[in-house]
Amino acid sequence: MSLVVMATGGTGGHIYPAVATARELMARGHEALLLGQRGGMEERVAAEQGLPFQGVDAGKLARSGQGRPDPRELLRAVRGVAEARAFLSRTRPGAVVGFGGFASLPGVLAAQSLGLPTVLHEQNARLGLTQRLAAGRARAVGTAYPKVVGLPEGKATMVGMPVREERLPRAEALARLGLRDGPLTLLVMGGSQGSLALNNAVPDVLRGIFGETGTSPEGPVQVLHSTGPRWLEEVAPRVADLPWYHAVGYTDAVAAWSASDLAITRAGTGTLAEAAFHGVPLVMVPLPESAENHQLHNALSVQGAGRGGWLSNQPWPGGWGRRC
Ligand SMILES: CC(=O)N[C@H]1[C@@H](OP(=O)(O)OP(=O)(O)OC[C@H]2O[C@@H](n3ccc(=O)[nH]c3=O)[C@H](O)[C@@H]2O)O[C@H](CO)[C@@H](O)[C@@H]1O
Repeated sequence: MSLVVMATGGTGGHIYPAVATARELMARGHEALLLGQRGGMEERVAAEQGLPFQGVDAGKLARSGQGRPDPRELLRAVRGVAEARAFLSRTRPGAVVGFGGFASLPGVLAAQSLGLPTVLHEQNARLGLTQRLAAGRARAVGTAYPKVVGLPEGKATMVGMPVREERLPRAEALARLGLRDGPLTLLVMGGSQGSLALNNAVPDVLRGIFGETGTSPEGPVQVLHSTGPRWLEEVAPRVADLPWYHAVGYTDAVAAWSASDLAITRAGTGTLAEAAFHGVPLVMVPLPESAENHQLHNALSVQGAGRGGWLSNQPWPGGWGRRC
């Protein structure tokens, strides 16, 4: 039994695969903890999921082509590496797994500077900046996609996307979300931060299609729209007169996927993998500002995979999709 540290943070796309991996390692008799930004989303998620957490400072490095890094952010990153080094020298884990994003950098760089084994997991079809900085000294890089742009040949192993492998019976999921059993259920989810574009467009479009009563030719419809915590106050009043339209700031994703028949989403890999695990068909709207347009690459990789999709934690045979 050894301790394995998951260096992660920033957004759900980097945090939830770390949670799923930590769970799997614990089930196999190892100790696991999440290491990320103190006060970041990862600290809240670790508490919710009952996982140990170590917080450090972390700073955002500017992406290439977007100007020089902010010196205050650089300083925070450097302080984060020093804090992570102190923690890792004390605990001497067997390995540190980096899930990408600026908050994973301190843990991974500190581990590499101490000579501890590091492994990376890249969730997107393009190698992220943090991963690029650490890939050279990592023992291995696991990828979610068969092909990852920016990764040297021979360095990567496709391992799939770790997802929380939990499903609820539909009736229980609907009850947990305060939704009715019966109507066709449509999920609108713009990723862990919400999506301004979906928030702006979708409520009016769906009002136009389903009217005041939420009726389609196939029968009644209901919508669960996760707006992102910042945007709920803006979206909620616009749908307050529609009894079939439920806007929330953040939702229990396991329940939401278990309850839904169709979803309108961005194209972060977490979202795509969870939809496949739950067999929910998607209308994908990739985030155009995603670093190097990686969400378009993600979406192109899965389009046409068919309802059912792939299973997590497994290489995806023949590219994408295992129909079920
Ligand atoms: C702005 C940004 O940096 N976005 C990136 C981030 O997106 P983001 O974190 O939004 O990406 P994902 O779609 O990969 O994951 C979202 C996660 O949040 C969860 N969730 C979301 C809403 C909700 O109400 N409840 C909930 O639990 C989902 O179930 C999922 O597990 O990581 C992705 C994967 O690296 C990248 O492709 C995105 O470009």
